[in-house]
Amino acid sequence: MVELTKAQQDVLATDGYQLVTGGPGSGKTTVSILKAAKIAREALRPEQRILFLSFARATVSRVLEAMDEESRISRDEKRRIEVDTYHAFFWRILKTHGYLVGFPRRLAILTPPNEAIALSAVRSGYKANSKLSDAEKAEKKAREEAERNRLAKEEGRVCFDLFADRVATLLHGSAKVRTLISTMYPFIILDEFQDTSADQWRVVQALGANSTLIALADPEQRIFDFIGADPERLDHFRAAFHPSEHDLAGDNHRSKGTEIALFGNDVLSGKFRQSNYSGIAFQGFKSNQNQAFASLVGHVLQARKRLIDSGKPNWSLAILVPTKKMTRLVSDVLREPFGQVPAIGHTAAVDMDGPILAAEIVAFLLQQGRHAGHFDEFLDLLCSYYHGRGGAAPTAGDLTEAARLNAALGKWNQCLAVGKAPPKNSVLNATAAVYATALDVGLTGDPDRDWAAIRAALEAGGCARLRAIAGDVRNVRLLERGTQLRQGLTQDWRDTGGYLNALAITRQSFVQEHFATAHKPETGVVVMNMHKAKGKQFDEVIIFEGWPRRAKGKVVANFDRIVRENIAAGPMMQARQNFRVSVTRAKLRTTILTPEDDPCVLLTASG
Ligand SMILES: Nc1ncnc2c1ncn2[C@@H]1O[C@H](COP(=O)(O)OP(=O)(O)OP(=O)(O)O)[C@@H](O)[C@H]1O
Repeated sequence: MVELTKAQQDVLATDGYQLVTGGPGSGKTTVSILKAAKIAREALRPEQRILFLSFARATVSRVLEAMDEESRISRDEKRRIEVDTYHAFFWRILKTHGYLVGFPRRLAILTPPNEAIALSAVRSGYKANSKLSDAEKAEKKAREEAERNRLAKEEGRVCFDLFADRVATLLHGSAKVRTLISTMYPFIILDEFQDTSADQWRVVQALGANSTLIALADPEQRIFDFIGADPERLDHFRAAFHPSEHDLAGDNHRSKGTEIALFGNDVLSGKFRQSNYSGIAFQGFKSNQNQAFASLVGHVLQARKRLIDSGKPNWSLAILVPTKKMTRLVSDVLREPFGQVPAIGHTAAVDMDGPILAAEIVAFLLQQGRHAGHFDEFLDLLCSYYHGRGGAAPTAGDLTEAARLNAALGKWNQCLAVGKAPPKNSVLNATAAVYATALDVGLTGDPDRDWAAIRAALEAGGCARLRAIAGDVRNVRLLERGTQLRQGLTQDWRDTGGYLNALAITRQSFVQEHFATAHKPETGVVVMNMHKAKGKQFDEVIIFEGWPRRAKGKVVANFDRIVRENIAAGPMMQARQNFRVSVTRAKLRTTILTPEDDPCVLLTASG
């Protein structure tokens, strides 16, 4: 049990609107849950709750875990603290009151991959974003917006992008709903307040009319500028609610006994006061694939050994990298390191759009339907995979591939319609052969085995597209982790003697998964994009970035760097903040791996 600092005690002792600020690991989360428990004890009526809102599910898990570990909070108090994401909270409001902003009564969530599919028709009419003029970009954005609105209003399919704006409009327009929510939640805690977007801020303004708000913020940890977080946001809060202010700034409890937090602050200012910082290790690596990854694997093995030897249960080691592509590359390397090094067990936080759509294909094959048009439905899913796997930025290659498959299917069906064999040179021949094999796989009623059997059929077949899909689906952990999909499939087998509803069950479980917050924070070795590390903590962190490619002594490409192309430009505040967030996730040690011939400019350039 931690002993609270004076500033933390002040937070507990003060009533009314509050703004609690402090650096990484200064104890904002810790004090806020104690505050919530105190409110539950002293200020709530029996039916009322405290709402704790956060941006990411990962943070929600961490808050829940912190509450579990805090012996000062009773069971009853815990029950009365609702920890949720903005998304999930907004969705609850829209489902009940969405008709007030013109939505139909029955609403469904349009998940990101399905949103990407729905918008691909609009997007396929444009070149890549980098090649568009400003006017074209604006036009594309407006058309996407119009389509999102149409899908919501006419079809009741609502994508996440609309949530905050519609909830804000709804709350500002309805005093009744505002009162309803504030009666239920007279106190609301807002985590990571510095990242609040303009639409979310409008929601907060409406909620704050009748509920007491407690905002937790670290102005220097603002990493969501690209979605419209505003540096002035804390001032907006001050002006609107005149909160009492509590600054936990100087304290650093996460990495006590190290100089990790000090180093984090120096990253921010660009002025390094020391040549060594305890808890921070630097290592340069040679700028080529083999040596770069060999260096990474070496450090991962050493760190893992240190943690295992320490005897700490549930240790965690995060490898943080600048891009999605690098997340995949590192994960591949750990799965199959070189030479005699055995695979390094890990989880990788990869983008889920592709894997989810790949899982839909496996689920569809599990249905083993044989009706007319079944192959067409299969190809429809395959095209959806290409339309959706790139998320908001589908590649031209993927869109072309989908169009090619569609055209080939047209020809294929024309032949069949007149009793002819499909064209011998059709791009669909290999696909159709593997499809037929998958339909003949003997199923057992054990969802794990059957899922794996279909995946194996795709992996072993002669169709490169389906092989890639089988690879992608490996990133989906639903069957291992959640019971939802497994239970659904088991029930389906019982009810129908097959998996006749596998596709619907799989889709449903992904929606549920999106809102599930019960997961434990990651343990073991995890690989993720630096952005995703926000709000988390690990025992050790390794930061690893890309390296320059040279031709005739000149740098010709410099991908996957912490700073774009590793070129110093201006004060680089956003990059510094991101880097500081990553560096300060560690409790014990952060190791920074950077190319020795072109080290990260944030470590060398002064701001
Ligand atoms: N007064 C304290 N004394 C000792 N340890 C503390 C104290 N307050 C918090 N801690 C511990 O320090 C660690 C970091 O605290 P916490 O997660 O509350 O910080 P935070 O400000 O929310 O961090 P971040 O903004 O980086 O996510 C936790 O492991 C917590 O248990």
